[in-house]
Amino acid sequence: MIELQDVTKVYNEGHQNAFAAIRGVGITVGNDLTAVFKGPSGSGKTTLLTLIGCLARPTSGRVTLNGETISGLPEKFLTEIRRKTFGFVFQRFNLIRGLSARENVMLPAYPLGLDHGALTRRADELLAHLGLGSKGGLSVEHLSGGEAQRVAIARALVNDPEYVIADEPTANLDTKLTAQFLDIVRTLRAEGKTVIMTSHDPRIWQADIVDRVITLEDGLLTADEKGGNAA
Ligand SMILES: Nc1ncnc2c1ncn2[C@@H]1O[C@H](COP(=O)(O)OP(=O)(O)OP(=O)(O)O)[C@@H](O)[C@H]1O
Repeated sequence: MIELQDVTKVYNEGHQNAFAAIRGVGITVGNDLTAVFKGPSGSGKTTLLTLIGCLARPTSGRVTLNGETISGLPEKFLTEIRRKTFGFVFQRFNLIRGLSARENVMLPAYPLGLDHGALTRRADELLAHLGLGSKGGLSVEHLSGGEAQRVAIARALVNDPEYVIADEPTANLDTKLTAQFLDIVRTLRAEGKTVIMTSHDPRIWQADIVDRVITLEDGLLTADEKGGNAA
């Protein structure tokens, strides 16, 4: 369970252009659910995801993971927690050009020092699981948008994280690929993972697999509703 207590994130703190992107937010995200943040551009959705996923520290307030306060930990410990607990799918996928799909998937696991053969097998299994069994050796710049996204998902899963965090995962995807993404989310949920994402896409908010739709406006939470068709 991840809990944010009275969390504020100020960019450029102490400078004239200081900006509070998140303002005194309190939220608890339990395990085994799919939660989506929505809201206008600039409302703070990505910032909130980075705070939840320990990619950034709050300016004030507290972040706890399974009851343990993590917001004050030194970077070394935070990196460790991040690597073991979270898998990230970034808005532009952030795949490394010039490397193969397989190598991209393996990257987050390198610091764990696993056996290279076992890691290669794990990457290939994940790619096959996502319908990319034949693409492992292909350089990522030759992949289609939907394929690149699935490589990014495989990469997020390589360390078997409890939480999968995705920023606008279906931006630029057509209806078929969006449905395919939602099928992947369904599988992740069946495997007991928690999926937290941001989305502008009503097809996501209305998906039956989405349990919670949380609205942000100007850095504040303004609604927290049941997702899916119940919304
Ligand atoms: N590194 C930064 N430095 C300064 N301001 C930032 C930084 N990152 C984000 N911001 C500002 O914080 C606000 C919230 O940004 P954020 O990316 O969290 O919004 P968002 O809701 O995810 O937007 P979008 O839907 O367009 O992706 C925006 O006004 C943005 O310009």
